[in-house]
Amino acid sequence: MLSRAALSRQAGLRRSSAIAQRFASTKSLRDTLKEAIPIKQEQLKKLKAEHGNTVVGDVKVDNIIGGMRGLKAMLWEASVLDPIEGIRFHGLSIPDCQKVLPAAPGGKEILPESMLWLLLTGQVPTAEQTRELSRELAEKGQLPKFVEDLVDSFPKTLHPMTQLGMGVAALNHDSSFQAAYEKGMKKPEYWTHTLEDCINLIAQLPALAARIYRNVYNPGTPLPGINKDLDLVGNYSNMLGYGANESLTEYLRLYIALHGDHEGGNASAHTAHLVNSTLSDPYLSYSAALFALAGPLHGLANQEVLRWQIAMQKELGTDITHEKIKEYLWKTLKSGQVVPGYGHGVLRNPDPRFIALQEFCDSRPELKSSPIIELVNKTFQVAPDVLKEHGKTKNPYPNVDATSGCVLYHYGLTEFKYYTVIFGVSRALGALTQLVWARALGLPLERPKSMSMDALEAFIKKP
Ligand SMILES: CC(=O)SCCNC(=O)CCNC(=O)[C@H](O)C(C)(C)COP(=O)(O)OP(=O)(O)OC[C@H]1O[C@@H](n2cnc3c(N)ncnc32)[C@H](O)[C@@H]1OP(=O)(O)O
Ligand SMILES: O=C([O-])CC(=O)C(=O)O
Repeated sequence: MLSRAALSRQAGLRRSSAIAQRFASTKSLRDTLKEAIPIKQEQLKKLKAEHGNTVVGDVKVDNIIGGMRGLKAMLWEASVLDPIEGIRFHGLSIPDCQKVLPAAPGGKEILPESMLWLLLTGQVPTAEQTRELSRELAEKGQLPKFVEDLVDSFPKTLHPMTQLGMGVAALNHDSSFQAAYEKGMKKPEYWTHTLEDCINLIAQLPALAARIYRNVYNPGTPLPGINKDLDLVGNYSNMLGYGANESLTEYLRLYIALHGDHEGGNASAHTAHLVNSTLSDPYLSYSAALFALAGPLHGLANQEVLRWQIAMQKELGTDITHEKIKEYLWKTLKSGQVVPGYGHGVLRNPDPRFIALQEFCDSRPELKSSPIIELVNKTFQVAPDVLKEHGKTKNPYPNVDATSGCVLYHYGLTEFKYYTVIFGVSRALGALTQLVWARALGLPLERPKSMSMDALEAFIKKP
């Protein structure tokens, strides 16, 4: 019998060769998808025909009243979340992706375009294919004038996430899906129009998000145009005014690639999926998703983490010991608040995205010695034990939000209320990918059955 180590080595080798086989050819994104779709359609047909009645799990009353936690009830192609290991994108872990997905010329971090290609097709793109996608996105990145005017008319005091959601909804003015539907488009064509809308939206998000930043925090300053030779984040960073900061630009690439997808059940991705299942177009679907992301138990937690850590720093002064952090954590918990950035609906270990972002900090001397990053690290050393002792949360470990904002803060992007907008630029990669797959696979309107408490009790009493 093979030892555990040998079995794990074998599994590792099998995985590396599977990764190698998944290197895409020289085909375009659309041709790669055209090849992948019939294979998946066949897989779905077979699953339905051969296993349509196979039981996957029980539905307990706890599931119904507990936010459907633990219910396996959605089809989601691009990623799967393991409670211990964390996320895998088409089977690739974060370290796998960091090894195989192309980076920017001269950079090291994953280019979000290469993550998008992987999520959409299940294949690892070449550097050349990634560059082509970057160029396409840059060419399509300009906002229509009326959306610029709309965003410019918002009061500066309107939360940046509200502005983003409204801007994205307004972009549906030019939806290819909606226009084709009005002309009587047939079901097999749904995915192609969905894809065009999704690519256009991903392309336009940086200009929209940067405009919101400029209007709210630097009104009256000029906004640079889109440079066709830059990648998506290169342009975003440039438009935000941080283009000269290569470290921050690289961090944004990693951040946006890693936040792209987290399987289907998270509130933002699930919202996009639900809304799009009504054949609402991708812009409206993603706009709805952004308003789910804007909640403090979900994406907005990254804003809340910084606010909480800064308040802690202010209260505890310069000599911040583990003991003082412990007291501050108890004070937060006793006041009935959650510790932002800790806990998770599925994960039961430190989030590997948190680890990857911490490793980024460890790789740069200026970040290693940054007071805010030191504070996040020290909090990580104390918080899990405090949360275990508190005894409520099923997962006392940090999620990605526990650290994602601190690098932005260190490099001078200190406006916390903007942070979830960056998350919103990222989550489009995965949420929109699934819309393409849902339409290519002909998935139906999502409509679970709900029950009242009276109906549940009557069901329980039934002999
Ligand atoms: C990108 C992301 O969306 S990652 C998540 C970002 N959100 C946060 O960081 C906010 C803080 N964390 C939380 O509120 C939660 O852990 C969530 C929302 C992420 C997950 O919620 P759940 O799956 O319901 O967590 P769980 O089953 O562990 O909750 C059990 C109890 O522990 C509490 N709990 C969970 N996490 C925390 C926390 N970080 N601090 C204090 N209490 C917590 C819950 O509020 C709940 O209390 P209740 O029984 O009084 O209602
Ligand atoms: O998976 C979840 O429920 C929340 C999360 O971490 C994400 O959406 O990135």
